[in-house]
Amino acid sequence: MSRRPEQPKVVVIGAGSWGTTFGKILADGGAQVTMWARRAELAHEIDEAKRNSKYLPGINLPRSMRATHDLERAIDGATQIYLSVPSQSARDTLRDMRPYVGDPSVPLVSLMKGVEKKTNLRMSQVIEQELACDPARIAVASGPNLALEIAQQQPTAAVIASSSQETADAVARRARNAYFRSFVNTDVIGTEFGGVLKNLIAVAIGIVDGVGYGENTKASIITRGLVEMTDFAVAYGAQPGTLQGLAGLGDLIATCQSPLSRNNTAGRLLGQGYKFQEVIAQMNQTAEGLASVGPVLKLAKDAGVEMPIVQQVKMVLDGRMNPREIAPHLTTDDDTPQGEGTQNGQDDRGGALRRAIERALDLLRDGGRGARSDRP
Ligand SMILES: NC(=O)C1=CN([C@@H]2O[C@H](COP(=O)(O)OP(=O)(O)OC[C@H]3O[C@@H](n4cnc5c(N)ncnc54)[C@H](OP(=O)(O)O)[C@@H]3O)[C@@H](O)[C@H]2O)C=CC1
Ligand SMILES: O=C(CO)COP(=O)(O)O
Repeated sequence: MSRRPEQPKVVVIGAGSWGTTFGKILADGGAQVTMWARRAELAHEIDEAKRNSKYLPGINLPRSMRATHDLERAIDGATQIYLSVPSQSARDTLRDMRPYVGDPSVPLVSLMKGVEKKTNLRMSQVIEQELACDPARIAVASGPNLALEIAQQQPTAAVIASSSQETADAVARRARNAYFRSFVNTDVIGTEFGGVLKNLIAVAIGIVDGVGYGENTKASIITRGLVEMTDFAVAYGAQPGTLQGLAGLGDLIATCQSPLSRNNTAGRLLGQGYKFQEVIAQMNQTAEGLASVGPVLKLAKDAGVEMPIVQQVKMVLDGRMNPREIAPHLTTDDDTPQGEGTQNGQDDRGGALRRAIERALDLLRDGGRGARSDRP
């Protein structure tokens, strides 16, 4: 009898709802998957019972899936490394991984959708910094990917972005199966910011739901939210089209519509009148938007981008605004009628594009100091 050829080993660092689901995607696509969990008992449950009862109740994991809480063993021999821990703990995890990720041919893939609070950096930038690796080795995955639905094998698409087409293609070929299809692009900034920013709009939609407003308010906030997302991301170098794709509009729809979304859930609690600390206490999974809102507003201010919806989310989180006042605009806005389009040159104002050009010229005049590029 002929033996099946050895399958390539891949590792997923982080065994929460998304890490475990992504491990299942990869295993169902034919890879030999090892999960790394920080708690030995979770690693043991996945390895032995093929279950992750805290994060994916009711889901049977593939029999081939292995798990360990020994980082060196997990990474040893892996041909691709996926990272799925909360963004605020990514740097520490990467530091622990550093001794084991030397092989430059192994792609490093971020599955995370947050910005680091203390540096305002995107996750691919944190990876590049901590592992001192070639950015061409880094990819990010994003899209409308609510973990539980995918773990139930409901058909879904995602996008894999890397500055290297070759890396994006290699990851997309691996991260696919009958129910999960990966598209590719080379716009890392747009893909990553899409995932970060839609979380903030989903918190706003949760607030609207919690307050009890209806579909007009939600549709207005989603639509204007997409404009804010596009203006922000383009000001930082994204392609506008990326924000119309899976990592932008696609994920915005999924996250704003679904009660499975933790960001949406956190917003709903805020809308119902719970204070920030009470919301944190009630969440037993990661809602990245709560940590990203500060860095995003700081970056928006630096780039001269207006984000009235994100600003209101921050005011509600800080207890400075009654959730009932949430709207697609700031009530303190002046009355000058505003064009509906994005500011990135697709309408007559060209605001963000103009500001980006002005900033680039300023930086050139400044000898490049403080230049904001894709690299940290
Ligand atoms: N869930 C989803 O639907 C999706 C999530 N994402 C993104 O994936 C990333 C991970 O989220 P998700 O899996 O959902 O989160 P979960 O809250 O479900 O799981 C978090 C995981 O990270 C571990 N963890 C928590 N704190 C630390 C730490 N300080 N150091 C190391 N590990 C830690 C947890 O371990 P322990 O159990 O021991 O606490 C757990 O395994 C986020 O950036 C999220 O935005 C992206 C797409 C979809
Ligand atoms: O990113 C997600 C879906 O694409 C998951 O959203 P939440 O983190 O809000 O659950």
